[in-house]
Amino acid sequence: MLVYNTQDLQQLLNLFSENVPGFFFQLERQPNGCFCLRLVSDSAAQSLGMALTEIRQNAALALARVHPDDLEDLRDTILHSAQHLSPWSLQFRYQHPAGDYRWFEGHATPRQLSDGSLVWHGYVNDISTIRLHEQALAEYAMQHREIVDNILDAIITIDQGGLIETFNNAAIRIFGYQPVEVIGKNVSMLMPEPYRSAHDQYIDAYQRTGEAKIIGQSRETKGRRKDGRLFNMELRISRIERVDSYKFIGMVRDLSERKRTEVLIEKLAFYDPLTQLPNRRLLKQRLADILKQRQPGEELGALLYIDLDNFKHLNDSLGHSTGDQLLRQVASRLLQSVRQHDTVARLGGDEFIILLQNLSPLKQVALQQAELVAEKVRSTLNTPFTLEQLSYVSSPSIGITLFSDDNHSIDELLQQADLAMYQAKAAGKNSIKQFDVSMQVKASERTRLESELREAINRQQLQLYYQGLHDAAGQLLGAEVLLRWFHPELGNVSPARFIPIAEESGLIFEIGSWVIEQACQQLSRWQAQQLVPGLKLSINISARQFHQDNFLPKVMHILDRYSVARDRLQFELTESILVSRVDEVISKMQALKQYGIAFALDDFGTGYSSLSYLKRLPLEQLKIDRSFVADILHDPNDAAIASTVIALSAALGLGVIAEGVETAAQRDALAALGCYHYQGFYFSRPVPGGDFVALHRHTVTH
Ligand SMILES: Nc1nc2c(ncn2[C@@H]2O[C@H](COP(=O)(O)O[C@H]3[C@@H](O)[C@H](n4cnc5c(=O)[nH]c(N)nc54)O[C@@H]3COP(=O)(O)O)[C@@H](O)[C@H]2O)c(=O)[nH]1
Repeated sequence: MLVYNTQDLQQLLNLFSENVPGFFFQLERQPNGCFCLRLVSDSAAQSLGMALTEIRQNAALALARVHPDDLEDLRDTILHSAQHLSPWSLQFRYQHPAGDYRWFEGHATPRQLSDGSLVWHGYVNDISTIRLHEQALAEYAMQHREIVDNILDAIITIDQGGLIETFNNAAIRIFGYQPVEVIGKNVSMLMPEPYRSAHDQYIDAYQRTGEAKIIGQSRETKGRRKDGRLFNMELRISRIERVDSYKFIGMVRDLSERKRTEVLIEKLAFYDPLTQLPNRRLLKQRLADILKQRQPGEELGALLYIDLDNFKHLNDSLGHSTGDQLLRQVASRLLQSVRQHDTVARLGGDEFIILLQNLSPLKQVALQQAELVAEKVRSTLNTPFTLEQLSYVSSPSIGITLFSDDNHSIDELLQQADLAMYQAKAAGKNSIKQFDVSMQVKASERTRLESELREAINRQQLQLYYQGLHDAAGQLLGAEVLLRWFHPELGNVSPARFIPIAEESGLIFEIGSWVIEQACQQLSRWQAQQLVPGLKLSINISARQFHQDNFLPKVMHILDRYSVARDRLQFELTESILVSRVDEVISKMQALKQYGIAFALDDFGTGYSSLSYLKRLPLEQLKIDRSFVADILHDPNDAAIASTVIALSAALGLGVIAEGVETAAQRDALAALGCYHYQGFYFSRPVPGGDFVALHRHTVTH
């Protein structure tokens, strides 16, 4: 047996403590209750940051550095150890003289000596780094818990046998079960058949073969909620290794909302929200599919382009919601007019397309079949609709084009049907027209005219002509301003041809302003030169031009600019202006009349003026259309119409003038009916401004 003296013991202690962290100590409680450190290994100096002599002489110095919150614990622990002669062990903070607190862990075992004193043998270890790691780990675990509890996806851990171990908040929300209802049960309870069996087979196969077909892969499957409802979910399973086993983590994403959104997006992208019919995109897609799949010699198909007549008028007069009602009812009637595999689509506005399939392979027969459907559509749309408890009669213009495998692109086919529909409109509406190539030629011509008309003002191809307005004695009362387009290749293009194009394309705004400006300039020149004093100018104003919002200020601006006496101007409007927004038209006319501008209603009798409107319009004059004058001598109907217009003018206190008077006999017939003002080749032809003065200098009425 080795016997050591204190010095030897100290050396031995130092030898040990060189090889272990921390320091050893021997603490004694003397019978008088005082504590003293009898032995302490040299490494204490470094741990405690104090000189060894200091530590050995006065252990209380080291004790004073223990964190105040831990000091009492330390004392209680040692006292308890002394009382029960049991080992103590405690973690506490110690303020190192460097300033920072370090975590120490102390362990000691007491021994009662024969003199009544107590001796503890133990060691103290600096566990600051371990505490830091523990703290980081705790924080990480807390963070992890937070994520798992708050993540939108369900996280379910299952053991090797497929039994549920954990079930996070999202899993509770998605599946509707509380953890107590599922933990320890097989995860397959969360899946319906046949997905449940498939899942079980996957897991089974994985356990047998280790083939990771489902591990780490996302797949779409179906889940079942507690209330039995099924839903689409995305499932991803990962494997987590344990010491002697493994477990699975299933991540479940509820796809119900995404699926709903996908359906909605699909609806928005491919269907018209108002009528729920396929939109232009889906129609084109279906047409493309049909054309791709069609074999030569197979049945033909057809496109029916349907446009509602006067829909704009309905919208303007009864409002958009009434217009929407009509469109919905039209959609449902169209659907009832076709077979299951045909498509009814809405292109927008009041334009619909019917795509007919499986018609006869024989062109003539296919055409007849398409026409039959078109007739059916016309008839169903002619049947009155009930809108806001009112009966409304509508009519369609329908264009038909056949398609086969051979020829055209989808856009070309739609354009063909569109052209045919336009021809149906031009043919007086409520009609059906088949596409033929001449329509294409006309359309190209129209496109060419439109693009050249755009340049006509700049290229100085437009010119104003003036045609006299006369009394029975041939005296000049005024002149009508008539626009001419002298095209370098096409020659003199009639306004009857280009004005409608200008109206449709919106060019009429620029051209119409140009006409008013040029006419006012001419009138002010004549006024200044006293050439045709007192002459009144009649200017044609198209409906679209008159409806333009800034028409009134624009006119005022031009009149001011050329200082034209306003009572020298008359605007000729056609009956088409009364098709929509009549109240607005009347108030605009009244405003212009206040400024001295007079109004005549042109081409009277050819349109559809309501007599009740006529009474309300601030008019000066009606113009009998030249079509009635042309045959006034031979056609009693024309004579009767002319007579009625003349009588109507008298009854309403309006002037009346007949246009297109080419012979003295026509003039006399009109005079016999009571019309004494005339315009026509019999009196004078339209001529340029310069010639007009020379022609009429001697026939002016002052
Ligand atoms: N919005 C605008 N419309 C305009 C303008 N300039 C003309 N027009 C309209 O174009 C239509 C055709 O006009 P035009 O070819 O000029 O024919 C006019 C006369 O030339 C023709 N006329 C005159 N007398 C006779 C005749 O004895 N016989 C006969 N066959 N034709 C004759 O009549 C036309 C005048 O018509 P109206 O305007 O209805 O009085 C025509 O509708 C013009 O209105 C313009 O600047 N803006």
